[in-house]
Amino acid sequence: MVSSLAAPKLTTTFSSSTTLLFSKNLPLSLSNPFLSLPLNLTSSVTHLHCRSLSFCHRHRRGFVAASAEPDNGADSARKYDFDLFTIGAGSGGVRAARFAANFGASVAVCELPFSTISSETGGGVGGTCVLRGCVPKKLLVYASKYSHEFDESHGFGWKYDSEPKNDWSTLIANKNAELQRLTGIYKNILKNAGVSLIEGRGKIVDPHTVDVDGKLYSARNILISVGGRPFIPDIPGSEYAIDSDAALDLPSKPEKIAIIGGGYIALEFAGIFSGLTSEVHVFIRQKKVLRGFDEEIRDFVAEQMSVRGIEFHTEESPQAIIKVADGSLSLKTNRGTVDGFSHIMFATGRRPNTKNLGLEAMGVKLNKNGAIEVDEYSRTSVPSIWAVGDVTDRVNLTPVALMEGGALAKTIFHNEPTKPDYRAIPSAVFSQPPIGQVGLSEEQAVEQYGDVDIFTANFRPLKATLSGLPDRVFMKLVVCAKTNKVVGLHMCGEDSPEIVQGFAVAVKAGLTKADFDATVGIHPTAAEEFVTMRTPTRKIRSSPEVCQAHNLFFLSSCNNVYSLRSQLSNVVGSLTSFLN
Ligand SMILES: NC(=O)C1=CN([C@@H]2O[C@H](COP(=O)(O)OP(=O)(O)OC[C@H]3O[C@@H](n4cnc5c(N)ncnc54)[C@H](OP(=O)(O)O)[C@@H]3O)[C@@H](O)[C@H]2O)C=CC1
Ligand SMILES: N[C@@H](CCC(=O)N[C@@H](CSSC[C@H](NC(=O)CC[C@H](N)C(=O)O)C(=O)NCC(=O)O)C(=O)NCC(=O)O)C(=O)O
Repeated sequence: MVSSLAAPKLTTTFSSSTTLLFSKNLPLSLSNPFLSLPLNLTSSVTHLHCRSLSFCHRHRRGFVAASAEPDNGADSARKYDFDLFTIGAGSGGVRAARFAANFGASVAVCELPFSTISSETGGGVGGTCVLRGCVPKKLLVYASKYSHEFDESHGFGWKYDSEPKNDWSTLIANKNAELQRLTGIYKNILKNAGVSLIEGRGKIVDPHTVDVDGKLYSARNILISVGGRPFIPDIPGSEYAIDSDAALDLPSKPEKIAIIGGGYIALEFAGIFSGLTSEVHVFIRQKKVLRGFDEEIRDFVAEQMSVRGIEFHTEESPQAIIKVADGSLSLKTNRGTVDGFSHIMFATGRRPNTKNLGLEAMGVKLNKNGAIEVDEYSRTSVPSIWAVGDVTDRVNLTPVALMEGGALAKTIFHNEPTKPDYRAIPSAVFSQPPIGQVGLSEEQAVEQYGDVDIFTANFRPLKATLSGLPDRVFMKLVVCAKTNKVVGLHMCGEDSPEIVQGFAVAVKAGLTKADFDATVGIHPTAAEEFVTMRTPTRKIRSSPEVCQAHNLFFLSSCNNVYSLRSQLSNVVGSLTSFLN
């Protein structure tokens, strides 16, 4: 099915004498490996002369089309429908499409009709983040945080005549109305950028042609930005389980839920359902949650979530789900069976959505997980085909997909080959309490730099003094001993994603611990701890010289010293924090 916004059949020729004039007078740039003309200059000239949108569009297409051809297999004599055809209108696709259009390219995006659950036939403009991920998840996090706030409020003198209750159907209806509003906004963002939106399922049929439900569109460049889908391991009874798409749109709130997995999604949904007063059990196959995160953060968040009533089942792998006659579900693991669940949710990762796109036939290389292999500029093994976002399984975060999409538009249509920069990407887990982090974990820093100073604060926040709740906050700076640069910053506690976003600028800029120390704190905040950590909790030294310089015990390797000292300093640190 092709929507009323189906792509217009446009011709692609050099159109304006003004553009030609300027183009002729400008030196050819050979710096762009992908293009032959200095599009940035010609584009800006074109914008100066745009008087109406339709004129702009006609005007833009000529030179972009003519210059994007050289090494992507496009035929310079051929007229293509679009300079860029994007399959998938999620974060990466929308960003690349609208930025490309702003640079003067003629662009189309195809996307499936709106659905809260992703499938072969349902998707929606906005993609995972807006419709089935970050946004609805955060709305549910907001909803679920109230119960903790009600608990806190008693110590501040609040009294309620009756226990506050959450009405799940109101919450879900309001959330869905917001998703409808946002998908509408995203359609308008595309429309206002001059991007043609085509509703339907795109499939690549040759390196320059996309088939959308039987209608063919030619393009100089094709972008795949179709994201990923939740992955559920194939165990007996898995058909009774739900994934995160379904968990965001349940007809009723779970009474007792098992969440399998210990990653971002598992912890965020554990917090959501626990806050909304469901009984929550999290099953992780390892000893700890959040593989890859800083070890102390892993321990701290699990401890705090347990204090709030979530039960963690560690080193338990799911083996089968059994539906019982009373309608409840039992989860069988390697350690036994837990009964009585109303819902069992898998949060066991997501897989790139690369099936039925025609990729194998086209020779687009996929890795062993089914992700599209791309070079540093997001180009696939087929020169005219590009890919950004979760479908490439690089760093699966919306802001990273946005960065990749923006970089791609610059690379192809702005004469500015741009590699996404993956250094010091901050991220958050919206668990309760939430985590914010940027840069290296302590373990990664020790591996990379050897000699590292660790500063930590583990304290009872001011709010907890009156609320009386056992909430604590943990904060950590990882400092390279040689350069004094802060190479890692971690926090678990209220507002940590908001706080860490600001500090991420400092870490990305390579600021030193001395710069942090020279910054005046904002009092009283939790954030001020990051600029008032005066004494290292421990100094980790891997080289004997540095060890001696720091007047430690004489040993040929400092690792033993490290472990002894770190254990001692952990004890001292905890005692100090406790006394504070
Ligand atoms: N706030 C944010 O920025 C958010 C980001 N995301 C992104 O979405 C992606 C998907 O998130 P998520 O689903 O949490 O994936 P993650 O990869 O973060 O976590 C998956 C979890 O499932 C476990 N697991 C995997 N397979 C099995 C299995 N067969 N049996 C039992 N356990 C299993 C993993 O264990 P093990 O560690 O042993 O492999 C791990 O604990 C992530 O890449 C993340 O970047 C998602 C939500 C929020
Ligand atoms: N920081 C805000 C975030 C809210 C927000 O960004 N809302 C988005 C929707 S969801 S977020 C969806 C995501 N947008 C973003 O990530 C915003 C990116 C940042 N502002 C930037 O420009 O880089 C995305 O897919 N972007 C594609 C693109 O920008 O090309 C929006 O468009 N709101 C409009 C409105 O409500 O009226 C908050 O928490 O309140």
